Amino acid sequence: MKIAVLPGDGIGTEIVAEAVKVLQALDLKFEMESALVGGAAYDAHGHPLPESTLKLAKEADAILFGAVGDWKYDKLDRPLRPEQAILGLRKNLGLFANFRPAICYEQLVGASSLKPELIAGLDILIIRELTGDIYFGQPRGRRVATDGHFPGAEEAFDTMRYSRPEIERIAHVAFQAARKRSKKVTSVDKANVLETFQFWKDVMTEVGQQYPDVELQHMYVDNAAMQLVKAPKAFDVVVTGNMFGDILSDEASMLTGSIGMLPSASLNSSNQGLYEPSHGSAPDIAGKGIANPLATILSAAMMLRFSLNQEAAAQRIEAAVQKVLAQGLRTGDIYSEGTTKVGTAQMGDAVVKALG
Ligand SMILES: NC(=O)c1ccc[n+]([C@@H]2O[C@H](COP(=O)([O-])OP(=O)(O)OC[C@H]3O[C@@H](n4cnc5c(N)ncnc54)[C@H](O)[C@@H]3O)[C@@H](O)[C@H]2O)c1
Ligand SMILES: CC(C)[C@H](C(=O)O)[C@@H](O)C(=O)O
Ligand SMILES: [Mg+2]
Repeated sequence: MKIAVLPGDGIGTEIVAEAVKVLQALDLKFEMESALVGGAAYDAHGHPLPESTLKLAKEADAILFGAVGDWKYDKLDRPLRPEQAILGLRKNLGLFANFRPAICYEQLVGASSLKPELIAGLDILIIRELTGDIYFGQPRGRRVATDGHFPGAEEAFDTMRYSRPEIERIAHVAFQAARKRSKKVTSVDKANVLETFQFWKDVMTEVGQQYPDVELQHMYVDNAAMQLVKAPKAFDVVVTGNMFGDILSDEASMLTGSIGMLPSASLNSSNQGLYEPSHGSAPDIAGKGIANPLATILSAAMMLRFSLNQEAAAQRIEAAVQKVLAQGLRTGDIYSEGTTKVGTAQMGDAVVKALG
């Protein structure tokens, strides 16, 4: 078993170091190999996703990814920007199914900006389609408008699109996930305005007929954004497109206390997976040793479960995370009065110790 370790930029290197520490402490037999990705790879090799990094990722059984990006690269041509590395990995490996579980651990009920009763016991699963939508649709670009409100003016455009097979396969992922949970799927769309999402809704409904035991609810994305903070526990599995899933998962992260708590798994059809926290490289706190490594450590647990067939080890990590939270240890993002503030490495060390 081989794990490709791609720390990336900013806090990516700090949080991945802690997840690696935890994986090594498990004493399982897998090989880990690291490579540069994102801005770090651009600086060293002139490209955010060098051939050698892509090759390592393709050959690995699983990929542990940190985060990419920094404001200093924002002026580069788009194909050279760090974010293209993660988009390129998702596309090249066909990682279409993105699982972003938002679980509010008992000990963190007070860390959320929402009232405790709204989020206590929260456990929802956002399933985000990850290789289609406006993120990858062509054509896109800039040009001089020949029509619209301002003919002759400069304009920019992107293309939102989904094909039937793309919607069908993510629908099956969602219904099958719901079967193992409370048998309820909320499909989030914008069918009242966008043809792409009317099609999404139609195909979801069709696939749903193959799962009569699962309740399917449709919701417009604007309403979903509101309901997520009004009554988050009314959701169980949420399935949506690439862009809406990006936005709603960041929103859902605050239900758990912090974006530093939200792990993710991105799987392809052969269960090869990329595992990364849902957050970014956090340039505002990078290099300070204060980032929360738990989303990355929990992503490593998802990796053991989904790609490496090590359920017991995954549960050991999850139990260790709960234990350190119960001990009152908190990084700054989840700190509240009466708890103990720790840095990134101290949190990683505590999880290792709690593995027992
Ligand atoms: N998958 C990825 O690699 C990924 C994901 C999102 C954003 N990005 C990139 O990251 C850069 C920064 O983007 P952004 O600021 O919009 O989003 P971000 O997620 O990096 O940060 C948003 C806020 O959350 C905080 N935060 C994030 N992770 C944290 C953690 N583990 N512990 C404590 N606090 C944490 C940050 O300090 C910041 O205040 C951009 O270049 C963006 O493109 C990359
Ligand atoms: C960095 C960016 C390309 C990425 C996305 O938009 O998918 C990030 O926000 C995420 O959520 O993983
Ligand atoms: Mg995002």
